[in-house]
Amino acid sequence: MNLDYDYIVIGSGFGGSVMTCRLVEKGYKVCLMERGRQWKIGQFPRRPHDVQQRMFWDPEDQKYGLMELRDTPESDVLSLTASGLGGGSLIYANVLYRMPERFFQGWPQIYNRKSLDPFYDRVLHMMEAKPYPYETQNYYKATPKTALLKRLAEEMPPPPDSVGKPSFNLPPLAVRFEGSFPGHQTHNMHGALQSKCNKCGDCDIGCNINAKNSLDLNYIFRARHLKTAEHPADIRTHADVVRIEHCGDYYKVTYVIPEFPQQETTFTAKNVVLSAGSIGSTSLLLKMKKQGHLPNLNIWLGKKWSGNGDLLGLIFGSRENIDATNGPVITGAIEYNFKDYEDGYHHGMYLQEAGFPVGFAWYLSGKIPQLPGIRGLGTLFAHSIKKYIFKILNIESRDQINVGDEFAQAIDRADFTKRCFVLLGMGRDKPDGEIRLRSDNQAIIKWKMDGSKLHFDRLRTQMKKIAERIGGVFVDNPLTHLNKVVAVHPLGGCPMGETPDTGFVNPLGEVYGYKGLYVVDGSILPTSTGPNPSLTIAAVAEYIAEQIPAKITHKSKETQEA
Ligand SMILES: Cc1cc2nc3c(=O)[nH]c(=O)nc-3n(C[C@H](O)[C@H](O)[C@H](O)COP(=O)(O)OP(=O)(O)OC[C@H]3O[C@@H](n4cnc5c(N)ncnc54)[C@H](O)[C@@H]3O)c2cc1C
Repeated sequence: MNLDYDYIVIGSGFGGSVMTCRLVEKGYKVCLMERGRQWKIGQFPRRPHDVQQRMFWDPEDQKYGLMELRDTPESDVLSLTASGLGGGSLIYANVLYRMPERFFQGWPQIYNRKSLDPFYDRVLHMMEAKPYPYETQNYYKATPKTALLKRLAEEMPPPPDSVGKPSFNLPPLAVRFEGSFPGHQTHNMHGALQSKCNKCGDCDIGCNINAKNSLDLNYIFRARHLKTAEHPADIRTHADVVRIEHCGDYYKVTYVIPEFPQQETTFTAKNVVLSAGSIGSTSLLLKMKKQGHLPNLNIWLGKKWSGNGDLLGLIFGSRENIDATNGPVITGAIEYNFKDYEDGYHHGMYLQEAGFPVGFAWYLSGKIPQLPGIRGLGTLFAHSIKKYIFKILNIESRDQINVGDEFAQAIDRADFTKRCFVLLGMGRDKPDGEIRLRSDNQAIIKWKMDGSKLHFDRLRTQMKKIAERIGGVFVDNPLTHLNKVVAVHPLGGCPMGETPDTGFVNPLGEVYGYKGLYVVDGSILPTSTGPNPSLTIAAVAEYIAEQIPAKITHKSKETQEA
């Protein structure tokens, strides 16, 4: 039978992009199906009406934007994930962090720091990631939040149960810092046009100047434009996969265009790589099992879910000038090593300073006006009335003509955002959550704080101490006290295991019981990573792709013969 493709890859995040690129290089005919759209330079929504219409992904309400915020009463997790060509790389904070050796506890034997290091290097090279040039370029030196985090790491005493002194570091960021002035455009090593980062803080809402080295500008760009490839990747955006059917020795994959969910398109392939992210891949497979298309998926499906210990902490009213809108969203990290959980599960945690877009600061200033701003507006208004009265009474006034200062007074001084320190905490929580399907096929996540309480207590304690140190008020996410976490790093659901008794996919991502069906994304990670997970997801994908033999194509045969 003539099949349409050798491989169909579903989803274009860290797993899917790497797999697409490497499979194309190996000579395979690959189709990448991504439910979201491609976002080109300048297309990310910024104006209020545009944000309302195009920022969020919620097809039931005719929204096809780049951020999917999922929450249901039954779920213990509110998740934020991406939609669009490049997946999470479109809205993530660019931090590419290696997993420390000891956190590979519970992983299949082939994975450890030594075996993954060459693949970490490969991803960092492809994504041209470099530490924030805070120490080397004057333009970036002026980033108060980075300076503050560094100072805190140096000055604060270590927590009582920490092992060694916490260390500050500048992790590799997938951001373009090359060029001679902010916004300077140059081509990256793959040929895509990018700009030098201008510190606007918009990383998490899509970078409108292509300063983020998102996957569409490296791995996907290469898969599309590789001149030596027999088949460049066939990239289909607006392709929301709704069905995967097993037909003996091949698979049928069906997608719909989200705007027209009744119109289905089906393609066939020998192999399928599911890379729709922890929640996306797991929920699609749960549906396929329920609908009988893939009936033999094993009992590990949905299991070992973790949110990578995410905790967002806010510190208001600090005496420091933090200026969180200045710089890429994250630039630095404090790494803490702690005594392990009582059962021997390794613990470690990370605190990173976070920024937010300038537009959001204006929004917050307007929503939470402060006294000086209100007074300034009142003065401006009173002056205008006075001038109008003088005018109609024809009285000569001695008021000044230049009202720039009065106007500036009317702008809220916005200490609220200038002195607000956003801390992102993460680390080793326990992978004891589970993704399930509600009766209407919506994914929900069941998760309990109990097992990971030690981690969250340590994070919260450290955030409070930082708040005290900088004279601010710490505001916790109140939902965590109701056993609800906000996860931007969902992991697990299709965990790797050495055998079908211990995992859902084998160590190379192949689903137990279904030859040729792979899952390669954050869902196969069997534990939390500790630091930000994207680099590990991509490195595991590189490792898996490396084990797939190259296809003997006409071109490669000719080359061999020649
Ligand atoms: C605000 C924010 C900041 C973050 N910052 C960092 C950071 O600094 N460093 C870090 O390491 N991680 C960060 N993350 C997490 C990171 O984005 C994820 O861990 C990573 O993207 C997961 O990769 P993945 O390949 O598993 O899936 P994803 O990147 O989520 O990709 C899945 C893709 O599949 C598509 N898809 C889903 N369902 C279907 C379907 N049915 N059909 C077709 N396509 C489908 C989605 O649209 C998406 O494009 C951040 C996340 C957020 C939200």
